[in-house]
Amino acid sequence: MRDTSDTSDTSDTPAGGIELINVTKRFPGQRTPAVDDITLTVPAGEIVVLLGPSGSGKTTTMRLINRLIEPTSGKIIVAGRDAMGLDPTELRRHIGYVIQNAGLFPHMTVGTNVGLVPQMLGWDKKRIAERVDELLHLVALDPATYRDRYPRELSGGQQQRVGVARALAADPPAMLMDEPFGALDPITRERLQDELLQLQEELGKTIVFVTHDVDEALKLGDRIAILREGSHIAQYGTPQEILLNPAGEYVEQFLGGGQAMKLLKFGRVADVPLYQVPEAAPDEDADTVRARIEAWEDGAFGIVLDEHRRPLRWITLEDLEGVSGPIGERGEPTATPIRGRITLQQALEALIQIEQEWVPVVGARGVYRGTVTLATLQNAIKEMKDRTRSRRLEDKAAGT
Ligand SMILES: Nc1ncnc2c1ncn2[C@@H]1O[C@H](COP(=O)(O)OP(=O)(O)OP(=O)(O)O)[C@@H](O)[C@H]1O
Repeated sequence: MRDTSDTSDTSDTPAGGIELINVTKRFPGQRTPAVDDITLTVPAGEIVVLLGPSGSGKTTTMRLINRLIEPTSGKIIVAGRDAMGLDPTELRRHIGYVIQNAGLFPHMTVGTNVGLVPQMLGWDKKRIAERVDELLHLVALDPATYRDRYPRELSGGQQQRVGVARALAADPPAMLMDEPFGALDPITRERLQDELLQLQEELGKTIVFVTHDVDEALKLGDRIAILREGSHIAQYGTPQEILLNPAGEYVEQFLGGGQAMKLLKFGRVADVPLYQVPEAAPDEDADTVRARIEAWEDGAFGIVLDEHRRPLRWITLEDLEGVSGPIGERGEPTATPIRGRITLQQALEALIQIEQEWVPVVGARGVYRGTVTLATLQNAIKEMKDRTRSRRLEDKAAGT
């Protein structure tokens, strides 16, 4: 058995991140461990999805992270600290937990359910009431309407929202979500997935999310760990990496074919190589900008960025004809930039709607990252097809 007694701080796990190191859980009387030597890093601020069939050990892994059960061996680091050295209550304050069917207390009102953790933390009544209303707003439930209802007076989707609000009550840096949308109808499920992604844009929590639904994993995961029995990781990577390069037959079977369509539907703009066009600033001289665009072999335009590197305008050689001095406000305003988090399909829809051939992509605080064109999207699909084809040829060659 490995030594799990070291409770020292581990500074290389970023605050808010979660790390499992060689973690094993063997239940008494079981021949094989439910979790067998899993090592996994969940980076701070990301959604990591555990995707695996029933019985693969997903729930056990979650329960190990928040110490509802203790590991047989191995080490779990939460927010830079060895979880074994933390008081379980303190640990759970660090980690919100959301489960299927929300797990609300039926005899307590929505407000009391959501305010449970702050109440245990000894907050005063006024502060709790304010926090409850704030959280209900956050999960799109009108506090005046829902605060005093009982869980049975809510739909399944509304109950699940309350479950999320309750998990967020003490503003924990991390959240564990165990099939939170598993019992909902497909439409409500999609809506709650979208809401979770929106919430995550604002809150940037470290989230471990369990599901056995491939589409849900591809949609929500910054990274996905595909598990087989015993929480053995068959592959760990971004949705893009997994779709482009499934690590073997098990993963391919799990993905269930149609990868090109899945890539379009779930691949993120941030994960494909963006088009890098010449950049300029409004106070730059027209001659300098012209020379920069002319030196670029690909085309005859560039992008003007403000002092915070936010996109302003497209500028072409034509716009610069006969101009001397600063380029100022010349050029055509760019369309509203898209965020790297959106899918390739949404980017395609955006390009079609704006009737421009290019759309700028921005990251945090609207900072320019690159440009998406139809060709960017086409190349991503083509790359996937090429890889799939060469993999098939390799498999065939290996089989003969
Ligand atoms: N308390 C327990 N005692 C004994 N065995 C257990 C216990 N909890 C889980 N197991 C076993 O551990 C294995 C993993 O179970 P776990 O619930 O983690 O799987 P899962 O991937 O979450 O499955 P599902 O998707 O069906 O919820 C199973 O074989 C299960 O029977």
